[in-house]
Parts: sequence; C-alpha cells; structure tokens
Amino acid sequence: MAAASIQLNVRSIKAPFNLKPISKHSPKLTRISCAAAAATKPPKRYSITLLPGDGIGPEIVSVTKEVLKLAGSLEGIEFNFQEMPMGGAALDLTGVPLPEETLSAARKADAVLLGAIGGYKWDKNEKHLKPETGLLQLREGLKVFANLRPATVLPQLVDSSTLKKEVAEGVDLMVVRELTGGIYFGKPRGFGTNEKGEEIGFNTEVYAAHEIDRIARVAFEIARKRGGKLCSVDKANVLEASMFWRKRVTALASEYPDVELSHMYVDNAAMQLVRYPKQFDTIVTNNIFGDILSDEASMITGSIGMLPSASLGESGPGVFEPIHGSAPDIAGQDKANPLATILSAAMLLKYGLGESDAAKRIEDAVLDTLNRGFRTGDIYSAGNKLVGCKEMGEEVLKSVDSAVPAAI
Ligand SMILES: NC(=O)C1=CN([C@@H]2O[C@H](COP(=O)(O)OP(=O)(O)OC[C@H]3O[C@@H](n4cnc5c(N)ncnc54)[C@H](O)[C@@H]3O)[C@@H](O)[C@H]2O)C=CC1
Ligand SMILES: CC(C)CC(=O)C(=O)O
Repeated sequence: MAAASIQLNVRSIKAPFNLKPISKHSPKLTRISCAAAAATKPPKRYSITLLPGDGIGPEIVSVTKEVLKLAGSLEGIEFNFQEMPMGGAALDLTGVPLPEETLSAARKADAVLLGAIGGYKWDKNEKHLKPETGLLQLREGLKVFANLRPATVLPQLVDSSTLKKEVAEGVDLMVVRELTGGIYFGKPRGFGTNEKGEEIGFNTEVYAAHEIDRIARVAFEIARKRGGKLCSVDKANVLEASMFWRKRVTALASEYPDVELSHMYVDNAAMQLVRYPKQFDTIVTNNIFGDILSDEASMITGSIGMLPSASLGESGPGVFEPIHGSAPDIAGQDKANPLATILSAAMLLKYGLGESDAAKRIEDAVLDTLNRGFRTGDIYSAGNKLVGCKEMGEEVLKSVDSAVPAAI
C-alpha cells in the first residue's frame, strides 16, 4: 500500500496544484525520459478503490477512470480498480451508507477516488441512514483529517467567473480544511427538548489541541511552499472553540518564521473572498467554515465543477474527490462537468501516489482541452464548444494521448 501520508505528500509539494497555462509548462524532455524508462521498466501497480456514489457521481467517475488509466499507462503505471457501493447507492443495495466491505476495500487500497453522494430520495432518512453519514464515516474511518482544496483561476476560464475579470484574474489559493473534527463530528449532538418542553436540535463545535496542531502544521508547510502567507479563519470573537483554535495556531507560528500568519473572522473572510480574493494564498480553517468557503471560492474560478480536493491522513490511503455534491438537478443528463473529478485524479497521482509526472499529464490535458475550446454548460461562454460530460472526458483523453513533447 502506498502511504499517502501528510509527511510524504507535504514534502513533495512544490507548488501545490499550481496550474499554469500550457505554454508555461516545464519542458517535456523530462517526460520523454519517463516514457522511455516506462518502456523498459516493469509497470508500477496501484490499487484504487472507486466510489462513484450517487447523482452525477457515476458519470464523472466513469470518465475520470479512463483518464487515470491512460495517463498512468503513459508513465508505466497499471491500476487495479475496485468499484464499491457508497452513499445512497449503498443504502439501496445493503441498507447502510458505508458498508463494512467498502470501508475495508478503501483501507486496503493505495488511494480512493470518490464521485459524490446524496440525493432527494434519501433526504428524509434518519441521520444514520443518510448518504452523507456514510461520507463522514469514510473520512473518519480513513482518518483523513487534512482536506486540500485548491482554487485557481485558469486564464482560459477567467470569463466564466461571476466576478469581474480584474478581480478574478490570477487568483490561486489553497483552502486547508480540517476534515475529521469540529461540528460535523462533535458530541453531544442530536434532538431533544429544552427546559420549556420545546423540541430542539443541537450540535457541538469542539476541537482538541492535537487536532488543531496537526492541521495547522499541514497548512504552515503548504503555505511555506506556496506564497508564504497563511490566513487562519475562525470566529474567535464569539466561539470558544475558535478562540482555542486561534491560540494554538498562533503558538505554532514561531516554528514557521518564514510564513506570514494572519487571522480573519469567517464572516469577513466570506466577504473578502469576493472583494479581493488575490489577497489570499493559503487559508486554514475548521471543518464547516472550510466546506462553505471553498464552495464560495469555487465560483471565483468559474464553477464548482472545476474544483478538486485531496483528503490526507498521517498514513494510509487518501480520498480524492471533487468539492461539489451529487448535483441531483442535472444527474443522468450528461451535463456534469467532469473536470473537478479529473483534476482530483491528478491530485491522487501527485499527493496520494507520488506520481507527479502522470499527474502533470492530466493537468496539461485539462488545460489543452480548455485551450481547444471545449466547455460543459457550467463554464460555457460564447465562441466555445458546448459538450456534455462524456464528450468532455473523451476530449481530455485525446489531449492526454496526443501530448507532444514541447522540447522537440
Ligand atoms: N462530497 C459530497 O459527496 C457532497 C455531497 N453533497 C450532497 O449532494 C446533494 C446535492 O447538494 P447541493 O447542495 O445541491 O450541492 P451540489 O454541489 O451537488 O450542487 C450545487 C449546484 O452546482 C451544480 N453542480 C455541482 N457539481 C457540478 C458539476 N460537476 N458540473 C456542473 N454543475 C455542477 C449543481 O447542478 C447544482 O446546481 C445533497 O444530497 C448533498 O448532501 C453535497 C456536497 C458534497
Ligand atoms: C456532504 C457532507 C458530508 C459534507 C460536505 O458537504 C462536503 O464535505 O463537501
């Protein structure tokens, strides 16, 4: 099993998911030597657990699997894919959102590629029988506490952003979201009645010192390899859990003198993200704020259909998934943008398996496909070619296949 450990991955991050236009890509001479080496060396083999899930999940995972296969094969990598039920699909099949067999397969794999879970059909289920509960169980079960969510405005998509060109252009930020703690997991939680006998629902935002320290360290390490700026987002003017968060993050700053640490309240951060997003380099925040702010950041880049993510733990396989959900409103219509999932596969290769050359093949191919004018509906603008999920996948495959070494 390849260790997708934070140590390994953070050390290997030079500029985490820093997508640049194709013309700026490093000379492909390196890739020629890799490809030549691939021809003589025995293939490297990795096992990948695929969790397509619900809604658009199966559509985007299916095209991504082909892209992963091709990019891998060009670098002498063979994948053994094992598809397992998860979310609503698993509920329908087995009665639970995360069957033991699925978690066990995920634990044994080198990496997990997830589509998305959830849908109207299961919305009224009890908490323990919701698809979303399965996702939380997966994250907890694999102990993937660090969720990296890069948001980069690609030059090709600057007109797809809902923000003015001069605001969106050049944005390149990374949200480091704590993923296995906070209010999504805190106890006590549940339903009950208050002293007046009135019905209530309640949750608890709680963070232990070690949970804050480990995510803060990941964020400092990432910031140090990016632009050297870390903004910790909290609600320390109101919440004790945030006051404690800020205290721990501040205490760690002395270990990273090369990183400029700032703090921001989450309400201000939400506003600053649309006012002047270029001020941000790396953001570290808790589970719920990270969930919300990264969805907001996605629209700066043009669409939530563009944003990938990597969820990593101290050891064991990472989980790689788009930041969006199962989009039931467009499911089964071949309208989904598969690029967030395809780019998640690039993160899988880079951060999960340490296969940066294969990852770069995918990143380059996505840029090439956009350069060739292919757009799904969510990122469409006049003058481009409107395609569905499948065709977008096919075009990315063509770009992977036809990558011509720039140095020759
Ligand atoms: N990681 C996961 O699996 C997540 C699952 N969910 C679940 O997904 C379901 C739907 O949730 P929503 O709040 O509607 O969020 P959503 O992210 O699924 O959809 C929000 C909007 O973005 C659009 N969209 C999302 N992904 C797209 C893509 N790849 N291409 C084009 N358009 C895309 C959708 O059509 C929709 O209009 C719920 O059951 C929710 O719990 C929500 C977030 C994350
Ligand atoms: C679906 C939930 C479990 C969480 C969520 O919205 C997310 O992590 O993106």
